[in-house]
Amino acid sequence: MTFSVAVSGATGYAGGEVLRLLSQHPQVDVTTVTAHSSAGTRLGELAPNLRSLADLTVQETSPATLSGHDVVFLALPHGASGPVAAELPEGTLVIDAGADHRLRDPDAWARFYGTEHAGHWPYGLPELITAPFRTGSPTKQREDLAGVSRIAVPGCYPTSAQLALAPGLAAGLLDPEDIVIVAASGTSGAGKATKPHLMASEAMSSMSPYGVGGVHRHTPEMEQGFGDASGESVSVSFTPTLAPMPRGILTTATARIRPGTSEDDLRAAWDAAYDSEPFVHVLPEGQWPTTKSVQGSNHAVMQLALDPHVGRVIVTCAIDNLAKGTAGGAVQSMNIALGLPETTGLDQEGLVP
Ligand SMILES: NC(=O)C1=CN([C@@H]2O[C@H](COP(=O)(O)OP(=O)(O)OC[C@H]3O[C@@H](n4cnc5c(N)ncnc54)[C@H](OP(=O)(O)O)[C@@H]3O)[C@@H](O)[C@H]2O)C=CC1
Ligand SMILES: CC(=O)N[C@@H](CCC(=O)OP(=O)(O)O)C(=O)O
Repeated sequence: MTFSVAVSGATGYAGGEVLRLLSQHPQVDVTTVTAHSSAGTRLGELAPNLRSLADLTVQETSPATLSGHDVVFLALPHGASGPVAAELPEGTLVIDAGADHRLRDPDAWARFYGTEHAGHWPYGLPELITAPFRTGSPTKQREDLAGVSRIAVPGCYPTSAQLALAPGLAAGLLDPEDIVIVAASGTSGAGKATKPHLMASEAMSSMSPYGVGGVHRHTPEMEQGFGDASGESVSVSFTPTLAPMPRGILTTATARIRPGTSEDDLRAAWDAAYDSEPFVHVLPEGQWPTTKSVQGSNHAVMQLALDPHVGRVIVTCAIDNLAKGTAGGAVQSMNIALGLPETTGLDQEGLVP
């Protein structure tokens, strides 16, 4: 069976990556691409890498142009997907790469986004542990994705941070009120629109922090996932930084360990969480993640260590912000919702060097 697909925000970085992955998906036919200022242009003129889709003409984004497809991907600026999604048929699988439907708490949405909350959809991070082990039945997020018709794709930083620490939180090995996340992202994370701090002369050969002091909008998203995994109240200190590379995120996540926790306990929890996962990997001991190794692929790689001097676990996790951090996770979640094998169309290896 082949599913007809429309992709909105098709001329942006996130939409473009969705199209790159879907062009290699054996059970998908992309028939419609939409955007805004570039409507009317042949896709091949704007995205010369997408050769198989070059003859599609970009249409204006509206419920009318997106209706009539089995699957619709929304890769629009924050706040733009809520109103469009509300007009799409119930039976269409709608996958939102933006933030509009990620948060359950309307107050957190209002605090960090300052607009009306569009609602909460099943969260598209299949490997995320969603209940503490002490409840006797640890669950993963993929169980909430089978057969659904709406999916909220996680933010790129929350993807790497939540994958990095959820196993230890679910196992009750970490103090959920003492979590520190510092992450470096490639510049594509900010989208394609020209911004002064992203000009080559500013961003290349330099690293810089931003959103410092608990103000970045991904903080409540991480706290939501960590809260589900631990079953306890959570507080996260998150500091993002911009790195001089086009793609990739390297997240360093640390948390205080509970007394009596050994490095073996930690390693056993992470291995149990990810041993059978096709896209999330704890590297062999002594090997540390690099962003290059996952560039263009849907894989997340991580390594952990116990720092006994301060009683903290240190986990580093690398993903491609546009692949596992957005489009790869979106396609993986689509596969689950449609009842396809989860890895369909996602067998790209990392592009090295
Ligand atoms: N970049 C990343 O790493 C990640 C991005 N995301 C999310 O994906 C979404 C898109 O981000 P990204 O691709 O980076 O952004 P870009 O700026 O690269 O692209 C934005 C896209 O949206 C279109 N667009 C802009 N304004 C409107 C509008 N008013 N109505 C309809 N379409 C519009 C643009 O069309 P046109 O060019 O024709 O004007 C373009 O196709 C955002 O919500 C972002 O948060 C999520 C995870 C990671
Ligand atoms: C480098 C950079 O600017 N990154 C973006 C995150 C991109 C992303 O995942 O976020 P959303 O889908 O939530 O927009 C930022 O910090 O705003």
